[in-house]
Amino acid sequence: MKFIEVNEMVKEFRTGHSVVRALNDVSFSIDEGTFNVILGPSGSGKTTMLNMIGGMDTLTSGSMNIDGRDVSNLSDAQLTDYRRNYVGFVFQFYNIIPSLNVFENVDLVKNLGGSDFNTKEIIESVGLGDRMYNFPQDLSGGELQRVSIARAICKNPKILLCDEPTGALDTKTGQTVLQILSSMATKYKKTVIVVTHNSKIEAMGDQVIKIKDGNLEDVIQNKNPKKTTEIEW
Ligand SMILES: Nc1ncnc2c1ncn2[C@@H]1O[C@H](COP(=O)(O)OP(=O)(O)OP(=O)(O)O)[C@@H](O)[C@H]1O
Repeated sequence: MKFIEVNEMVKEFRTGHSVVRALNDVSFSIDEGTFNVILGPSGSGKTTMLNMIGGMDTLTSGSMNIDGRDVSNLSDAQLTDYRRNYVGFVFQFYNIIPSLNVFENVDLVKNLGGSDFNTKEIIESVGLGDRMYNFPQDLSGGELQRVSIARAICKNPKILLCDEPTGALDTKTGQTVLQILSSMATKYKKTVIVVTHNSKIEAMGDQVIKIKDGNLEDVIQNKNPKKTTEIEW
């Protein structure tokens, strides 16, 4: 059994009399501890898919198994538990608390999640050892995104979901952030899923899931995923 199994996932949004089918019979699976890229143009259904895997929204039909458990029909309370125990989120905008320094921002989430990770070690692992006690206002966009990765990892989730994590960053800073995200799969055995419309990132994925107009277009396995430094940006 695969770590994540999505079977014939359908998601429809109803607004008034109209129905938008954002995902149409999508099926794929994901191995634990791998770096996955969900690739597709704007409006193709990437965020909808990420929200489903992250337990932030529910399927219209189909099923989803995660770590051997059917999570497609959970109650609100069970979904909250699932999100708390399984999922870390990294968004395009960082949602860092401005009145807390880097250490405090990460440590707060670590304590809420009750993990026994070492906060300092995690901050060092994203390359911010020398910014530990700086406040968000003193940090660049790339550094803030690294704080948000440290914060997501600190609660020790099994799955790290990243929605356009480099969308607000310049190319070089984006590369650093992507390399750190990919190291989270190799170093901490997290299952990392990055949603993007940037096809350059495709080469980095152990697996690439391509969607278009809500349909699964292709699933590609990369035997030799590239490092950011090996990709021409
Ligand atoms: N809450 C909602 N109500 C109605 N329609 C929605 C809702 N959320 C998403 N959609 C529609 O579902 C489709 C897929 O949206 P989604 O945000 O998943 O795409 P995306 O690939 O992430 O796009 P982008 O890259 O622009 O963020 C779009 O047509 C969108 O308008």
